[in-house]
Amino acid sequence: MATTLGQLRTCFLQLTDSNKLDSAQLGRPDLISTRRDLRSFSLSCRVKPPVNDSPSRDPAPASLTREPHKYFDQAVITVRAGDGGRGSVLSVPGGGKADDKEKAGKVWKKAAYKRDFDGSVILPVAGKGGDVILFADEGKDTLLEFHGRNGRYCAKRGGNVDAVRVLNPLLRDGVDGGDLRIGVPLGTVVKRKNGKLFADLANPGDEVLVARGGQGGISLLEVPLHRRKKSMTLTANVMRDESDKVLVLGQPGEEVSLELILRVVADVGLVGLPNAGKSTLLAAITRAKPDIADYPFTTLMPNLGRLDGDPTLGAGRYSSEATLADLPGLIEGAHLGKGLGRNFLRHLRRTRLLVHVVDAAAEDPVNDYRTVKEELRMYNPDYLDRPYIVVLNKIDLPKAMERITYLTQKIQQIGKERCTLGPEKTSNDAAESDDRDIDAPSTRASGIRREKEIEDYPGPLAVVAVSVLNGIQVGEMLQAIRAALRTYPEFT
Ligand SMILES: Nc1nc2c(ncn2[C@@H]2O[C@H](COP(=O)(O)OP(=O)(O)OP(=O)(O)O)[C@@H](O)[C@H]2O)c(=O)[nH]1
Repeated sequence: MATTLGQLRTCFLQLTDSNKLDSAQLGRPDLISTRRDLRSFSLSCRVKPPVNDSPSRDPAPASLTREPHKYFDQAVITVRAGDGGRGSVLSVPGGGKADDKEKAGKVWKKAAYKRDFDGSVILPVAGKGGDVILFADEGKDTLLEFHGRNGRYCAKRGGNVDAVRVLNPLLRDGVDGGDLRIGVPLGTVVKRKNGKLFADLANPGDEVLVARGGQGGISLLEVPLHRRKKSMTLTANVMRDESDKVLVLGQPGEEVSLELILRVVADVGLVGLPNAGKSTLLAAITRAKPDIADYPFTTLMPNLGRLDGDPTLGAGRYSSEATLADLPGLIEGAHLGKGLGRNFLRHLRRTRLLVHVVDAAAEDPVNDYRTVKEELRMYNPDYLDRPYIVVLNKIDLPKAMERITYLTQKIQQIGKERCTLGPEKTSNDAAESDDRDIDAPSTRASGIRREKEIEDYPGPLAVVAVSVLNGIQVGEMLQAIRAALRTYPEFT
C-alpha cells in the first residue's frame, strides 16, 4: 500500500507540472486503476442514475467515471415538455338521416352532456402535455447524473380524446401528461444556452418551470351545412371548414437547452494547499466523512458538512447551523489550470466566511498562505474582501510548534485592519461586482483592482494554531469561526 500511495503521489505531482491530467497519465492502468479503487466508494454513490425521471439509462461516458471532478458542477441538458393530445372531429348521433332527425334532436336535449352555464354542450378536450420543472433537491449534491443519458429529458404528452367519432355523453377529456419534475442539487443556477439566467435554485423548495407543455386539442362537431346554424346554438365548437381541423391537433411542448451550473451553498469555505488538513478539519468539527489521505488532491470535489449550533447562544439560537465546504487543494498556477485548476473557486461564491488552512509544519507556511491568496485574487479579487480566519494546522508536529508565534505574527501582518461593520468595498468595487458574472474566467483580475497587492486587502479576523487531527485547540478554532459568523451574518 505504501508503494501504491507513493506512486499516486508521483502521478499527481507530474500532473501539477504538466498542467492537466493528460491521456498518457490516464492511460497508466497501474496508477489510475488504483486511484479509482480508492475513490470507488464515493463515485459509485455519486454517479447514480436519476430516479423516476429517467426513461433511458445510458451508461455514463468513460471520461465521466475517470474524471468526475471535471463534470460534477456543470451540465448541459435539453428538456422537452409534452405535446398536447389530439381532440376529435365528432359527428352528431344519427348521422343526419332524415328519419333520425327527430330522434337526434331529443338526444341533444336530454342526454347528460357536459354543459356550459348557458346550456351549450361542452365537447371533450385532449390532455395537456406535461411541463418540465426543475427543483432544488436537498438529497442531491452533484450534477454528474445529467451527463450519462444524452442530456435529454422529455415529459409525457397529453392523452387523446377517445377514438369514437360520434358525439356521445360518455366521451371523456384526454388525461394530462403529468409534469416531469427533475431534482437538481441545492445551489444550481439554471441558464438558457444563450447565457440568460433562468433561475438560481439556492433554497430548499425553490423550483422553476423551464418548458411548458402544449395545450390539448379541442373537439369539433362536423355537421352538414344546412344544419350548421342550428347546431351552433347547441355548441360553440362547430366546424366551419377544413382549416378548423388544426384546432383538433394538440400544441407542441416547448423544448429548451439549459446550462446547469452548481455553486454549492455553504456559509464557510475551507481553502488551502493540498495536504494542509482541510478534510481532516471538516471531519473534526462536523459529521462529514470526507476522504483523508497523505497525498495531494485527495479531495476532488467539494465536501459539505454541517456545523452544529453554538451552545453559548442559548436555547433560542442553539439550533442555528452553518454549512462548511471543503474545497479541493489549490496550488501555485491553479489559475493557469495547474493541479485541478481553480474552477472549484466558484463554490466560494455563496460563502460568507473563508477559513484558510495552512500546514504549519510545511517548508514555508507563509509563502503557502500567500500562494493561496494570490490564486483567490487571480480568480476573483472580491474573495479577498471576504471575512476570513487563518488556521495554522499540525501544531502537534515539533517543526510547527516551535514557530507558531513567528508564523502568527507574520500572517497577521499581511493585510490591513478590517472594518468590523461589514466587508470592505468601495462604491466602485460594489458596482463592478454586481454587474458581472462571477463565474466567468478572470478578466476581472485585469481591472483597476489588479494593482492592489495582497497586503492592501483586509487581514484575518483571527489566526488560530491547532492540530485538527489530535484535537488540540479545536475548541478555540470553533469559537473563532462562530464569532466570525456572528459578526458577518451575511456577505453581499
Ligand atoms: N500531524 C498531523 N497531521 C495532520 C493534521 N491534520 C491533517 N493531517 C494529515 O495531513 C494529511 C492530509 O490531510 P487532508 O485532510 O486530506 O488534507 P487536505 O487539505 O484535505 O488535502 P487535499 O484533499 O489534497 O486538498 C493526512 O494524512 C492527515 O492525516 C494534524 O493536525 N496533524
